[in-house]
Amino acid sequence: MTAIGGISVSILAGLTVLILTFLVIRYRTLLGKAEHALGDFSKRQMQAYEMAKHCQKDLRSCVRFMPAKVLIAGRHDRKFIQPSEALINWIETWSGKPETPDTLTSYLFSSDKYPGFFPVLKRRLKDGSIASGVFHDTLKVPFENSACQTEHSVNIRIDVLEGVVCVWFDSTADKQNQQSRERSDASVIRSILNETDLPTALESSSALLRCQLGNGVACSVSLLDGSAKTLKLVWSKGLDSTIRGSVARLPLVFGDSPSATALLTETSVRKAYNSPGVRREVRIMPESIVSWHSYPILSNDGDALGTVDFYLSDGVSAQLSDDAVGNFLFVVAVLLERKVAMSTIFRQARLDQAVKEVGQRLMVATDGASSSTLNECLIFLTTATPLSDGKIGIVYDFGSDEAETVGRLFEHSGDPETDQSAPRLSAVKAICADVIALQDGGMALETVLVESGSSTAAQLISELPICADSASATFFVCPLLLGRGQMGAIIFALPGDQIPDAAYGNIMDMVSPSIASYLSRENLLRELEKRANHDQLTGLLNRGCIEERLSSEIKRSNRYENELSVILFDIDHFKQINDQFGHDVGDEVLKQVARRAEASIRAVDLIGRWGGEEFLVILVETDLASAKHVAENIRRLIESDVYETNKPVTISAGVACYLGGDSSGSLVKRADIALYKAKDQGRNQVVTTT
Ligand SMILES: Nc1nc2c(ncn2[C@@H]2O[C@H](COP(=O)(O)OP(=O)(O)OP(=O)(O)O)[C@@H](O)[C@H]2O)c(=O)[nH]1
Repeated sequence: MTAIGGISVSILAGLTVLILTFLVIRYRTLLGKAEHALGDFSKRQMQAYEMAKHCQKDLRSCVRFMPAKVLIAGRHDRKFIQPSEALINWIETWSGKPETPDTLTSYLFSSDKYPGFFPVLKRRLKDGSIASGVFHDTLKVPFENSACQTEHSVNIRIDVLEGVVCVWFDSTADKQNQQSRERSDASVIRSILNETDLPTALESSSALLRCQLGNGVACSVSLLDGSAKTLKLVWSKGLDSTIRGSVARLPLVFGDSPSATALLTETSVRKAYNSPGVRREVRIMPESIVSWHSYPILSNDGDALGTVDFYLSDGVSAQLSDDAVGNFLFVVAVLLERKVAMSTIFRQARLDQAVKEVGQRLMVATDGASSSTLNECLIFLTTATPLSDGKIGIVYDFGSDEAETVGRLFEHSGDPETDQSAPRLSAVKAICADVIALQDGGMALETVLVESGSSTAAQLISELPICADSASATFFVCPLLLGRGQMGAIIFALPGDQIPDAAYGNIMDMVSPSIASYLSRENLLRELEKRANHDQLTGLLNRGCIEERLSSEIKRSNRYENELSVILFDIDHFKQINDQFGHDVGDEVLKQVARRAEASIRAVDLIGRWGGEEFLVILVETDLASAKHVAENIRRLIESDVYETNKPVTISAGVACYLGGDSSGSLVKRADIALYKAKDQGRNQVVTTT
C-alpha cells in the first residue's frame, strides 16, 4: 500500500510539473504576440500620424477661402477634374449664372483623406447612394499660415452628370455658421497679429475678406509716405502688374476724402493701362472694374496711415461684407501701427547708439582727431535729421567775443578786414538770450524754432550769409550750454517755409551736450597751449618758444637758401621807468611796446619776449637792409606812441642776418653785440651787423 501510495504521489508531482511547464510556454507565446501586436499598432499609429500631417498640408494648399462655390470630383475614382467647356456650360444652365474656369473653385476631394471634411458627401460617394438633391453637410477649413480651423455648416446641392459630381454650396450663412465664423475670425486675427512680416501678415489677413481675391476681386494696401506725400503700395492681391505699377506711387490726395484717392488711383491706373505696349494678361482688367472702394486706414489716434482699395470686376457675385472689410481694416491698421512703432523704436535705438558712439569718440579724441570728431558730430546731425539739405553751423566762444564757426553754415574768414563774424555773433547771441530766457521762465525748451517770416528770422537772414539767396528761412537754434554758461549755438537753417519736425529738436538736444563738451575741451587745450608757448604779460611767444622757432627757421633757410634776419631790441632806461612810476606802469609800458612791435611786422614774421625788457623779432626771407628798415619802423612807432608816463619811450636795436653755418645762438649773439653798440652809441637807434 505504501509502495502504491509512493508511486501515485510521484505521478501526481510529474503531472503538475508538466502542466506548469505548458502554462509558462503558453504565457510566453501570448506575451510575445501581444508585444508584436503592440509594436505593430504603434508603427501603424506613426504611419497614420505622418499621413495626417501630409493630408493636412495637402488640404491647406487646396482649400483656401470660404465659401467655395463649386466642387468637382469624379464620381467613381473621386479624382479632381479640370472643368471642361461642356461642364462649364452645364453648370451655367444649372446655376443660372455665367461661369468661367476662373470663377469656379475646384477642390481635390478624396474620401480616404481629410477626416471631418464633408462626411455626409463622402459616405454617399463611397456607397454609391449619391443622387441629385439638397442635403446638409459640414466643412472643416484650415487657414493657411495658421493653426486655426473653422467648421462651416453648408447646404449642398448635388447633380450628377455623366460620372461627375458637382456641388453647389449655399453661401447664405445661418446663425450658427455666422457665430463660428466670428470665433474663427478672432482666432485668425490673434494669430496674424503675432506675424512680424507685413506682407505675410497681410496675405493671411486677406482670408478675413471671405472672398477669393483674383477671381474678379482685387485688393491693395497703400501706405502714406509722410515726407514724400505719396501713397506707396505695400501689398496687393489679384492685381495685374500693370495696375500694380501705376498704383505703386501715387501723389497724395488723401485726407478727409478717401474717395478722392480712389478716383485718382482709378484715373492713373486706367491711363497707365491704356498706354501702348502694355501686355494685357490680367485677372482684373481696368476696363472690367465696375466698382472701386477705397477705405482709409486709421490709427488709434485717428491719424491716416494709408488706404485699402478693393477693385471689383464686372460679373463678380462676391459681396464684400462690412464686417469682413471692417475686420481686415482693423488688422491692417494694427499691423501698420505696430510697424511704425517698431521703426520708431529701431530708429531711436540707432540714434542712441550713434549718440553714444559720438560721445565716446569725443571723450578719447586726441589732438589730431579733434577736427574729424567734430565733423562726425556734424555729419551725424545732418544725416540723423532730414535737414541735410539745409545747412548747419556752430558759433561758439561767446565769452571771448570771438565768433568761431564750424560747419557749412558760415565761411569763417581769417582776414580781419572782411571778417563779418561780429554782427553774426551778436545776432546769434540775441537769439540764444531768448532761449535762455525761455528756460529760466520754467520751460524745458532748449531748442527754438525761429519761424520763417518772424523778425528774428529776418535778422538772422540779414546777418548770416547762409540765406543770402533766400528771401525767407526757418531756423533751428540750439544753444550750446555748459553748466549754465552759453558756449555758443548750433544753427540749422531750412530755406523757405519748411517746418521741421519737433523730433529733430530732440536730436539736437541729444547731441548738443557732446558738442558743447567737445568745444570746451578744445578751448581748454587752446588755453593750455597758449600758456605753454606764450609770455603771460605781453602775450608774445616766450623765450623757449621763440628760440625753437628760430632754430626751425634757420634749418629752413639752410635748406632753401632763404635770407633770414633777426632784430634784438631793448627798452632804453627801463629801470628808471620802474623806479619812477612803479612796476605796474612798467608792465603797461612793456605790453604797449609789445603790441606796437607786433603790429609793425608781417603775419609770417615772429616776435617773442627774449628777457625782461628785451624782445627778439625773426624776419623770414628778409635781408639785412630790409631788416634794418623794419627795425627803424619799430623804433619810430614806439618812440612816437603816448604812454602812461607822459614821457617818450625809446628802444635800441641790434640787427643781424643769417650767415651759413650760423646756429640760433651765434645769430642772436651777433644781434646782441649790435644792440650793445647801439646802447653804447647813445641809445634810441638801430645798429646792424652782418
Ligand atoms: N615792470 C617790469 N620790470 C621788469 C620786468 N622784467 C624786468 N624788469 C626790469 O627791467 C629793468 C632792466 O634794467 P637794466 O637791465 O638796468 O636796463 P635799463 O634800465 O633798461 O637800461 P638800458 O637797457 O641800459 O637802457 C630791471 O630793473 C628789471 O627789474 C617786468 O616784467 N616788468
